[in-house]
Amino acid sequence: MSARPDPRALAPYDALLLVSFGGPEAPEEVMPFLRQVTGGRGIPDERLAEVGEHYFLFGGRSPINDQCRDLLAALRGELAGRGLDVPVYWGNRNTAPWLGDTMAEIAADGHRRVLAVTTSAYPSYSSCRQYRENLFDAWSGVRDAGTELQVDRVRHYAQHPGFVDANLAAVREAVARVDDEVPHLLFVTHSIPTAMADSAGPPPRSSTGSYVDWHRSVAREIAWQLRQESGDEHPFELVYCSRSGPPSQPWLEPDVNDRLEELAAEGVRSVVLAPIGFVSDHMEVIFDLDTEARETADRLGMRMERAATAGVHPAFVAGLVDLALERASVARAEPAAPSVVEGGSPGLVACPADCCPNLREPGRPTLCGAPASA
Ligand SMILES: CC1=C(CCC(=O)O)c2cc3nc(cc4[nH]c(cc5[nH]c(cc1n2)c(C)c5CCC(=O)O)c(CCC(=O)O)c4C)C(CCC(=O)O)=C3C
Ligand SMILES: [Fe+2]
Repeated sequence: MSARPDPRALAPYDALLLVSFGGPEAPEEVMPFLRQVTGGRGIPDERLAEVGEHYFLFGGRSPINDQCRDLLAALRGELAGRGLDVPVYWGNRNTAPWLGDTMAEIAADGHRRVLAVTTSAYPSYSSCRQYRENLFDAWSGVRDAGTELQVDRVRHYAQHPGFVDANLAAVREAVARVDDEVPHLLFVTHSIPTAMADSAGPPPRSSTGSYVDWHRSVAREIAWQLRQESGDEHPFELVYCSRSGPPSQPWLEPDVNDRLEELAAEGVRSVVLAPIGFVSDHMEVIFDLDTEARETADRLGMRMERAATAGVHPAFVAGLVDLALERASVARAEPAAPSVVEGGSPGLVACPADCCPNLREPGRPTLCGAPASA
């Protein structure tokens, strides 16, 4: 790190754009949000009503937008601390501030090259391409109004040391709260349909696809580093939460609650839940884990600690700025060695056409793709 920061180290980018999922902030926003998220995707009404109840339990307010506000403030602080003078904007896919409005604001403020960072760290249709489709829609709205922006995106960062270190610190703290034994580690992520998992990431794909592979890598790395530090060998595995869709459609398993039942039957008495699939405390974390899985663990008489999400952990925030600097080097065609955990995958700065396909609407245009190759 140089002593005198170069304020233009993020060139050619003149704006950063935090892209997130969005969530309701009041009871009357819950159902419109759910309809927006599931528009035309055949999620049964009972499931929508059920998920609505999760939000109403928390006064109709999802934590996700507040988490984004905190992350924005932390990113601005980190950038300023490094002497990097670049504005940071924020747009959501499913609620205000809408991505299309933010894109228009960026253009109106005179910016032309934008670097997007999503609050989603892994490859898959839901966690990657769908954001790129929404970026395209937002971008094309601005283009139709007369401004051509160029938008790039920071690569998937789950295997970046910043994200891994933040999660490692959280697991370490949760393990320390279980003072009497070596707890079983359950790394948790959002379940997705197996068809989506199988086609996640760029071809050629492993039999499990990039979504599962990446989560396993992160879980393995955290468990390994923990063992290096403490000598304790925690049993660990990947489990899933927040399944939706019709029961006939296979989704990734096991569900965290089902696995807790099995572990209790095997005599496991304490578990740490590490939500590595979520960048911050989303509804999936505060309901599916802190409420539902907590009830399951209590009923089974198991000790359960939930590790914190990356949130605004300094390692994570610094890592996102490092990733932006790295992407800027790539954009300037300068050599940039991608920072990644040992033996890990750095992921792609631009996804090929057949990466994380949209199985429902294959032709839908995206932004931040790689030019078609021979
Ligand atoms: C992989 C993945 C992530 C992680 C990557 C990322 O972060 O983007 C994620 C994040 C999120 N998912 C969220 C909320 C919802 N997801 C739903 C539905 C679905 N998610 C899916 C996948 C994912 N989702 C899928 C395959 C569906 C089925 C329908 C479809 O194919 O679209 C539904 C509909 C109801 C239901 O079916 O549960 C809701 C309300 C929120 C907001 C939480 C908050 O408010 O705090 C966040 C951050
Ligand atoms: Fe979701």
